[in-house]
Amino acid sequence: MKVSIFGAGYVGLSFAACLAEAGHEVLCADADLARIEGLQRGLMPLHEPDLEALVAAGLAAGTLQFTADERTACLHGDVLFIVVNTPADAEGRVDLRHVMAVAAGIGRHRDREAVVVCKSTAPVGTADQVEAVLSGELSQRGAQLRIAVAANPEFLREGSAVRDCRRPDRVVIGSENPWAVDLLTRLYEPFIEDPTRQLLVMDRRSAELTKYAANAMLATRISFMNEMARLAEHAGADIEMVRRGIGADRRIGPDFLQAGAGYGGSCLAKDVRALRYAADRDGHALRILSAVEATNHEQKSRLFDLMTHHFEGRIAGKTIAVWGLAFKPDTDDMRDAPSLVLLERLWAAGARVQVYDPAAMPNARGLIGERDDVRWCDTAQEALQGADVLALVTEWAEFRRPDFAGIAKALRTPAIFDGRNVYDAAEVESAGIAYYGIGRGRSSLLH
Ligand SMILES: NC(=O)c1ccc[n+]([C@@H]2O[C@H](COP(=O)([O-])OP(=O)(O)OC[C@H]3O[C@@H](n4cnc5c(N)ncnc54)[C@H](O)[C@@H]3O)[C@@H](O)[C@H]2O)c1
Ligand SMILES: O=c1ccn([C@@H]2O[C@H](COP(=O)(O)OP(=O)(O)O[C@H]3O[C@H](CO)[C@@H](O)[C@H](O)[C@H]3O)[C@@H](O)[C@H]2O)c(=O)[nH]1
Repeated sequence: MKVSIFGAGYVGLSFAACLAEAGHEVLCADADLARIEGLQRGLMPLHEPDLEALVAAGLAAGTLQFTADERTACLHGDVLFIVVNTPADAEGRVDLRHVMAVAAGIGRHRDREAVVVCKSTAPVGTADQVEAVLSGELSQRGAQLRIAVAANPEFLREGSAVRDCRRPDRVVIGSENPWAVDLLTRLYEPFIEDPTRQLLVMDRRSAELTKYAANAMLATRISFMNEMARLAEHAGADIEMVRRGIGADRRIGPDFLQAGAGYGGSCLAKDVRALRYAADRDGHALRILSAVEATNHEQKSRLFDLMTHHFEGRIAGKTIAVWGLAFKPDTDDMRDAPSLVLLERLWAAGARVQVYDPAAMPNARGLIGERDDVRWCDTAQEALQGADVLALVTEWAEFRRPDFAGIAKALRTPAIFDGRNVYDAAEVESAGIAYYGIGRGRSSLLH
């Protein structure tokens, strides 16, 4: 099938490469010319496991091509996917300018029938708006084309985007148009093992709301566990035991129950905010989501609060080694990363930081800029040298089994602040290092 994809970001690029691998003829467009020129030469604009090889294979096979030319992209595909960014402002208003710009472009350039699919995360009613913009452009130039607009939200996670694309838990097709449903069903066929379980066809509005409801549920689970972690700390219980205890119940399930330094990334916070805003505006206050947000806001300061306690308030002049800056492992994405809150709070308190991340250093450096109170380190080991204590913010595989004896030697006053509960407190302490986790009673603030 011929497919056009607008947006070569974390989602668009991963999706394009996977469709090309499955044998579709994919043209991926982006408004960022430098990004497209790089991609045409095989240069990756982002870090995503397995993606570079997949893009290279698609380019070599000729099944994956890139363009910055809107018209060419509008004419290429039988199906056209809108996968551009949909940021939300501080209150939760979603900016649909990029989505509508693509819709208008298709309306201006398209010369034959098409299925247009909104894959960007966008509020309920966006597919209706896309349809209105498209029809407006078509009627302005007197064109009469059969165009169907579908909503097809994406559920992949950064860090496992390729895996998630190849084997999605489910594909949600929001359309009541049999032509669009049939075309999308065929397009996704290579990724679907069990259509009755994985393929969900529904109306557009339900599909749009499904995306927000999914992210809101995931965020709620995390904030719930972070609240439980606080309780565990005061009660002398260990949240890791509680997590296993409840996760074993099939009705609850083991995933997304990890207490930690708070959720970050480009989606959870943005989508919770957008859903809460839309519901408030319609007079259906989603009180639970306000609590989810407030808890996450506080959680991002949790490591700093533990350090304040450890240093009895005297953080000024201390040097903190920070392992992990990206919002989660296996990505270079710094959007809404909890590390940023920790760094800001440490700097405001007069501390210095020595930071290391396996992939996010360039993005973090670009975001933060050069300053006297940060040292950008080339290795995890270098970040430790001469630091007072260590904070683990992102649980990259390379941080999971460190040499604790080496850490004890490198740190001036050995202590680990484990923002992702990856270490065994007893093992850390037996190396002569003080241990602070999230919600782990043994090392609680009160004990
Ligand atoms: N990142 C994720 O894990 C994820 C997962 C599921 C859904 N989503 C949703 O998917 C959408 C894309 O997210 P992302 O993380 O890939 O964003 P991104 O910022 O990484 O990429 C978006 C790309 O779209 C391009 N773009 C903007 N306007 C354009 C236009 N008019 N024509 C062509 N290209 C244009 C930008 O230059 C950018 O390269 C968002 O709505 C997001 O909420 C993201
Ligand atoms: O038990 C958990 C799981 C995750 N996190 C944190 O939550 C954030 C988000 O993680 P994750 O959801 O794995 O990454 P994303 O790539 O942001 O993916 C989410 O957002 C995407 C964009 O909408 C959706 O497509 C995905 O389904 C949804 O998981 C990260 O900071 C994680 O550290 C926790 O604190 N505890």
